[in-house]
Amino acid sequence: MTPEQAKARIEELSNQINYHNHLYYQEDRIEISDFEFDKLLEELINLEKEYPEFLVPESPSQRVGGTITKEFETVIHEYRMLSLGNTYSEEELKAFDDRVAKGLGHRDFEYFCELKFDGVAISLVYENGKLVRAVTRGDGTKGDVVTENVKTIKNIPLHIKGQNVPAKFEVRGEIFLPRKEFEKINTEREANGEALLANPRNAASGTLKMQDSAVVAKRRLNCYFYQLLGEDIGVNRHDEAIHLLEKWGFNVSPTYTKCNNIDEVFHYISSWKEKRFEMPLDTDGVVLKVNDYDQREELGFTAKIPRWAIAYKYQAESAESELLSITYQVGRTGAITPVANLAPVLLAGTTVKRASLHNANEIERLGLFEGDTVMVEKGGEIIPKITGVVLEKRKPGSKPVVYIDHCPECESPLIRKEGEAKHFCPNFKGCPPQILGRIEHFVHKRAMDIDSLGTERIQTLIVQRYIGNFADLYELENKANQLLGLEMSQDQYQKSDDGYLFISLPKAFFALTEGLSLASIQKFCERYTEQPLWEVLDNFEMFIRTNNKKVAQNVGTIKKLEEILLSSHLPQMEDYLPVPVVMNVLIGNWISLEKLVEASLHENTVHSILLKLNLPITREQEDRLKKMKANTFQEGVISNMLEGIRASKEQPFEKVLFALGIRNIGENTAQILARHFKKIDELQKASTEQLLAINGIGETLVESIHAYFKDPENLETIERLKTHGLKFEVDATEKPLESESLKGMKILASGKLNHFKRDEIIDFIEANGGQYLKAVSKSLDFIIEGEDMGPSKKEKAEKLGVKLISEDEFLQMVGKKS
Ligand SMILES: NC(=O)c1ccc[n+]([C@@H]2O[C@H](COP(=O)([O-])OP(=O)(O)OC[C@H]3O[C@@H](n4cnc5c(N)ncnc54)[C@H](O)[C@@H]3O)[C@@H](O)[C@H]2O)c1
Ligand SMILES: [Zn+2]
Repeated sequence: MTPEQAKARIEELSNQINYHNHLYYQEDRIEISDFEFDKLLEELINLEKEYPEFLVPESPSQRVGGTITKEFETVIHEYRMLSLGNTYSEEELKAFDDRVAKGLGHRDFEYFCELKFDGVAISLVYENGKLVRAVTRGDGTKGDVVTENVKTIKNIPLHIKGQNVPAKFEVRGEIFLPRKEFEKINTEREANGEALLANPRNAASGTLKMQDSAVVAKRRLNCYFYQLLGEDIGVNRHDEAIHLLEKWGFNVSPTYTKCNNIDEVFHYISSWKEKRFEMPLDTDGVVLKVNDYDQREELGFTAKIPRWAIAYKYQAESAESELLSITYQVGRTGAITPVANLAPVLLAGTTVKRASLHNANEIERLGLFEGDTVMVEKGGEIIPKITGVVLEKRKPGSKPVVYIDHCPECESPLIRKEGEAKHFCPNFKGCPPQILGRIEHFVHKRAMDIDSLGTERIQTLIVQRYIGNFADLYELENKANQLLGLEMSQDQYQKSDDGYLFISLPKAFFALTEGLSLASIQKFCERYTEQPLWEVLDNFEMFIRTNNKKVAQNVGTIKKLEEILLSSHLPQMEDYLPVPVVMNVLIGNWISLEKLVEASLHENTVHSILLKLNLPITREQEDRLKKMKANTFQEGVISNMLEGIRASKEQPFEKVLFALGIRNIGENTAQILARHFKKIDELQKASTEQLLAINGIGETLVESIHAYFKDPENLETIERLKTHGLKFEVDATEKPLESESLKGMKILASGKLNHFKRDEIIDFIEANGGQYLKAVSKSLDFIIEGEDMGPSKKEKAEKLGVKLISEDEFLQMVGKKS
């Protein structure tokens, strides 16, 4: 490489790294894996070493990757927040160990090893035992003040009690979103039609930067602490500091250990390689730190990293597997997600059978052919992904994967909007998973709160055509008698291509006999799967005889079954029997086989055939037919369900508005709109200008609101819901405004107030028509300046030209003081 080439490559690498840093830290997105990113950085560092004349101070190799954001107050860190050197190789770890030994001139040192938690770094400053400030890493020198958001994290101590707590100290740790919470949020986002969060780290980072602490509180962030800093903390070693943190009530992950040499470190690394997947959060490696503080001082820092610590990162594990097929899942918003079904392989501690393929572009990018051998990798993501195709192993004559063009659930032609990666099923109203999604959203705890309606029950009601829209729920009451005995699953049934209804052998045999358990019959049938039916029937007679229970009666019934089967001329299906034949054996004296066959062509369960025919059968016959059915809706379940549906009519307007599932209207927006317009009719009439004038309402939302009310079917649903007594107006009993003296004003209070506690001032401002903002910004009308308002906030307010008024002036303004 010539110096010119090196210079050009350094520039190119710097640009790329800056771009990915920006995505990662500012936008909480990634386009390449951490491994790929670290490779770019490593290449840059090596080139700069070789050509030091091209090393510039702005190089990303010299700087911590993050920056500060505009929306928050910023402060300068007392101790800089640095990055860590990292490596993926054992040789480099040994080289690090040698450098430490060389730097110290001896090998008399120990390492403290911790897992590397994949979250967001945070610094907490305590004064006189009180948490006074929480700051992000930012650019390493200065960071964003996110105290209010951090205070919502339950296990962060706000006060430290005990003896010998230093007057001032700083604690650092990693804020993370537990994997379970992450999955929960994404499930909800999917149901609401919102974009999914990429991984828990990005989600945690995005959450921390939210303006509304109330939303942050709902996200259940958590934090692990790993560093204590300060002038007089009275410890000389990291392990002592960690024990102090534990004693003071900080959440320290109990995964650390002390190592006497690098071999022990390797042992620690390998012992966590698989075990780490059992942790509640993502981890991506191990951090080893020289334990002794004096030794740390001797070793010092480079521009960006300490010389006394390093991170060893686990490389995402990968394995080969075979692509068996692709399943196309239809999401609750109609989005299609292709999922690869793989031959099972062991990867990162679990057996992997499926991998996400995201969308059609991804399949194209990979160039997938049917039956390909693929590389599967499990990194920070929850679902493994396919990283490439092993071309040498491609089967001769295999064909490229062709993306589907029809919805696998409802057969509608799929659409793909300009600029969107995903295909969608546009059959919003008739596609079963989309109906299910909307009804699940409607009954959700935070919407209509009908918890007696779980997914399985809703699904049953949809499939058996009792509901197709949430307004139908309120008409179930009239159909209560049909619901009794409704079958919850249809797994035991099969339809032949020409529409005949079949039932599985065990269920049929169970209903046809007496004194034999379903479990023993199932065992028998397992032995005879895929045998010719006549052979199975012969053997079943033997089975009855060996069991010696009601032999004459049971054998008689099976003989009768054989007779009717022979004369019926119905098609056959392996391991199944025609439902009308079995029913005919059980209740033949009431109805002809022809009528039963006819009814079964249009129905999907025994329950619905019985409803349709309305036969005068005896109690005993009913009991025998029940043995054919799957689990059924019982009296208790039905009354419970109907009670929940009835009670939901009391939900306030804002919940109803949220439950309607208007695109982009989340819980908070529904609340804002309900409080603003008071009635659905007013919301419906609202013009674009009126809507945009409301804080928090943007153009996308206006579009969805207008589109929603333009659809006559939606209007009809609302009308039906109104007839059933749901609330489409704010209750008169709901708290009315105390006054309108602050109408339209945006206000912030800072520092300590005398007349209000923190939350009281917010309620007070809102009760008088104003709006409380959580951060200093240009859009504020004024700031109420309390005692000890932070100097940096004040400075920012002055810079932006926001007026400051005293608490007394404020009280006068609202007429509470003359
Ligand atoms: N994929 C991308 O596009 C992309 C872009 C930028 C950065 N990244 C990745 O993000 C990382 C960013 O590097 P970085 O400078 O933030 O360094 P880093 O995240 O690799 O290491 C430093 C950080 O580790 C954290 N940490 C976790 N557990 C710790 C423990 N037990 N002790 C001490 N610190 C602990 C701290 O927050 C600290 O700030 C890189 O590893 C890179 O792979 C990826
Ligand atoms: Zn569909």
